[in-house]
Amino acid sequence: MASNGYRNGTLKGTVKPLTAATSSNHKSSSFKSRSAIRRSNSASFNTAAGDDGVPGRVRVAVRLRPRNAEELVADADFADCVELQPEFKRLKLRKNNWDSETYEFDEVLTEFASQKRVYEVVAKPVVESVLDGYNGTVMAYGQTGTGKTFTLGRLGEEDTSARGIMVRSMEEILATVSPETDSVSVSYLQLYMETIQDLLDPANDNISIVEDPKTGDVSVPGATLVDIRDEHTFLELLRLGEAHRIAANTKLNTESSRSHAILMVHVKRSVLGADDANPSEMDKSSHFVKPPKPLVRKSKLVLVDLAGSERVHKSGSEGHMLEEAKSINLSLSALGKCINALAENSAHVPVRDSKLTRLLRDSFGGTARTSLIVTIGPSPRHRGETASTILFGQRAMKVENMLRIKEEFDYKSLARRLEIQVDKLIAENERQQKAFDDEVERINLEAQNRVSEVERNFTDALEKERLKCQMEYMESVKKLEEKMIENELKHGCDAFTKDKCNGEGPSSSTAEDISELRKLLEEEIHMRKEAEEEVNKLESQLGQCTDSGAGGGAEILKLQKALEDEARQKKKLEEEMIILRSQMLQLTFEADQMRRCLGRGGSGNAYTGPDSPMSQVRDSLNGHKTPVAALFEQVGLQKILALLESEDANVRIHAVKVVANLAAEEANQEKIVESGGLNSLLMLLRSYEDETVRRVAAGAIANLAMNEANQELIMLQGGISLLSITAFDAEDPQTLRMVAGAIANLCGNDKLQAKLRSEGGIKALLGMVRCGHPDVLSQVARGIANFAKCESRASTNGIKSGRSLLIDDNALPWIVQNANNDSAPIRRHIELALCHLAQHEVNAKDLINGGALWELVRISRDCSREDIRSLARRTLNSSPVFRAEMRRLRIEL
Ligand SMILES: Nc1ncnc2c1ncn2[C@@H]1O[C@H](COP(=O)(O)OP(=O)(O)OP(=O)(O)O)[C@@H](O)[C@H]1O
Repeated sequence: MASNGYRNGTLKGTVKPLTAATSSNHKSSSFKSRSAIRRSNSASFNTAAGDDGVPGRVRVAVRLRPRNAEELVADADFADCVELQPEFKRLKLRKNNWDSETYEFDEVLTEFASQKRVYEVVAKPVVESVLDGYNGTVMAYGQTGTGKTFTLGRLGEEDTSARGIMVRSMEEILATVSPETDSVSVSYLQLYMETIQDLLDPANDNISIVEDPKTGDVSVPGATLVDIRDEHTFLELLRLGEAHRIAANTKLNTESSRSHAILMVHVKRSVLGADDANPSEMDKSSHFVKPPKPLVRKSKLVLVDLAGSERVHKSGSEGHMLEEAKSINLSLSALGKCINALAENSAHVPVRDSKLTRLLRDSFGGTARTSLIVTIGPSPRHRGETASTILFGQRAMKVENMLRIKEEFDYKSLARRLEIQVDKLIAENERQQKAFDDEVERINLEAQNRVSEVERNFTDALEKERLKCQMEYMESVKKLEEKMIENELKHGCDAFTKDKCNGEGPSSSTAEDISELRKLLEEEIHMRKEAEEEVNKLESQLGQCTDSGAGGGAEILKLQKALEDEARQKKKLEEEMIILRSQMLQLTFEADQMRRCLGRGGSGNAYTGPDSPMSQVRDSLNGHKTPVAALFEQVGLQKILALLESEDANVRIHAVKVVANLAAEEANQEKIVESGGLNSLLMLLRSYEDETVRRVAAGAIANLAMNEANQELIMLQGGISLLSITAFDAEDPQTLRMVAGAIANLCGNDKLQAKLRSEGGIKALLGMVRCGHPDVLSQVARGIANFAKCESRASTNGIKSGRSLLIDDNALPWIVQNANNDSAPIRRHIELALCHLAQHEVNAKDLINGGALWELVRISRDCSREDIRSLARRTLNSSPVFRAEMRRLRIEL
């Protein structure tokens, strides 16, 4: 019932016509537009913005209630006052038995129409409209008891098929809306005696109607508004409202049908508007993704269960009932008047005549889709009321609304979306920042690594360069030294050869040389002193000249030159002195060698002995240090050892001899090993270049091997392997003697037994007997005796078990064979070895099988040394195996 004022009003939100999509919903509607019904007349009641609305006539359905129990009896003989032709959507109202009037409706629902069908043809199109954003009204009008509440308000608790329009509408709304973005809320009111009362809060019984002057929107802000999220809550509310309605009526002493019940369902749905058609360049280039325009559609479904209409006409009530009747009459007649006015396209629609018409102004002639169901009874007794109802419906059918969708900009939703987008952008920004930081860190690290690498390379290059320079420097120093020693040797050899050629004894020749050299040296020292005095004199002269300033620059220069010449000469003299000293020492050394060779008396040491000529030399030098010791001191051990690796073979030979001499003295042995001399000697042995070198080197190693501390070092540096190789390779008996002597010394070390044997020491020792030279055999026998002694000690101490390694390495045959050797030293060593072997029962059987028992018996009887004799006897007597065998052989000691 849009008044002119309302029709000219401006809607708050965007007003949209019914879209194709939304209108498609209505195609399913059984309400069909009828050409007979005028539309143009309603146009003047629509808003000024009516051009963009969609015409929507009020749809009217008529529903016939079946006869009730009373009517079945009372009207049993009478026909119904109406005859329905649902297929033609027609209703015939009988005037009498012969005459009737025919009315067309949008839908004609017989007494057999189900609640479901009624909902679908009457309410469903309106509900769908509401869900699309339009306002909608479903109103039931009719005489009391004709089924308005049955049609609208049945809860269908026991039988769901009985559910009325209210419950079914809510079911559909809840099934369609999205709980995340949409909302549904209801208020439930009753209009009684022109008073609006809240059925959800009956104390709130004077609710006012508020009309927005701009949009014409009608609202009841004072009513309780309850959010509905499920059907159960809604049913509870309906029950509560119904209870309150009854209570209210009871309280007011009225009947339920005498009030209008109004259920308002508010639906708010979020929709996304289309993006801007032409985004700006900034928008295009920006990372900011413009969110779709958020819109909200607010719509309202109004379900109205009117009070019974017949009371108005038949009321003859008095007092309160009269007042009540008047009120109902007033409101219903106001509604009727408005509908008439709208139907007749009247200039004035009396909307303000009652609260009912004010509440329903949007439903008739407004923007809502409205569906009216008029309920009628079949009884001919109420034909008048039925006719009146039918005429009300007929007039309502002429009312045309202009449907408008109401969209508002959804600021809340926009804010929410923007917040989400901002969060996303912040997260993205943080991710990018982290990636950037990581990249920077990676590049930094890479750069640091590169810098470190460059620094390392640079340091390495520097170090290499430094080492190279050092090497070159040392190389040149070494070359100079070698050259010097070479010169010395040459000088010495010449002198020595000369002596030999003259047929004079080496001692006298050397002594002469020595005295001659000493003379030369004294002369040189004298000359050097003179030169030094001269230099000092010149220096003081120069100082005087400089101090006095006399003589001028030329004199100074002259003096400086003279000074330089003197310095040069001095240096030259010093060099000559060194050379001479070396020559003298060398000659002394050679002489020493000669004497020892001549005077050697079979000592185990190659270069020393009890009658060592060292003492003679020492004597000849009148209390001076030995020449070797002097050489050691004057030249330095390092320099001498360095000569072992000289490129010049002669130098090497000479150097190895010197080192061998040095190694003969116990005091030097440790120093030689510490300074790497052992290693150099082993290198020489390994290089297999010259028999003399090997012999002398082996001799030096043999000397070093006398020292227990050195023995382990020799083993550690692979000495036994090298000695073994030499033992197999060498032919020279003297070389073999040295090698055998070295191994024999190592055999005497308790700690090295296993290693020596595993590295082939015993086999190498036994291999050397091929030579047959008594010196070599003696060293072999010594080695075997040493080894047997250590083994015996280890067995006694429980460190070793099992038979002798000598037996394992097949030494027994040679031992037995040489046990009675003609050479006393050999015999003595072997006798001792046999006694040591026999001391351990584990060797007894092997000794018996190898024929050693006979030798042991012989030793016990014939050995020249008493201690060995008694040792052999003791051993044989203490061994059960030997005793048994002797008994068997009938040998008696
Ligand atoms: N279509 C129908 N089929 C079967 N029974 C019906 C139908 N319509 C109404 N009735 C029954 O008729 C009786 C009256 O119905 P109802 O109360 O809905 O009428 P009403 O129009 O609301 O009356 P009032 O105006 O007094 O409230 C109820 O018992 C109801 O069950």
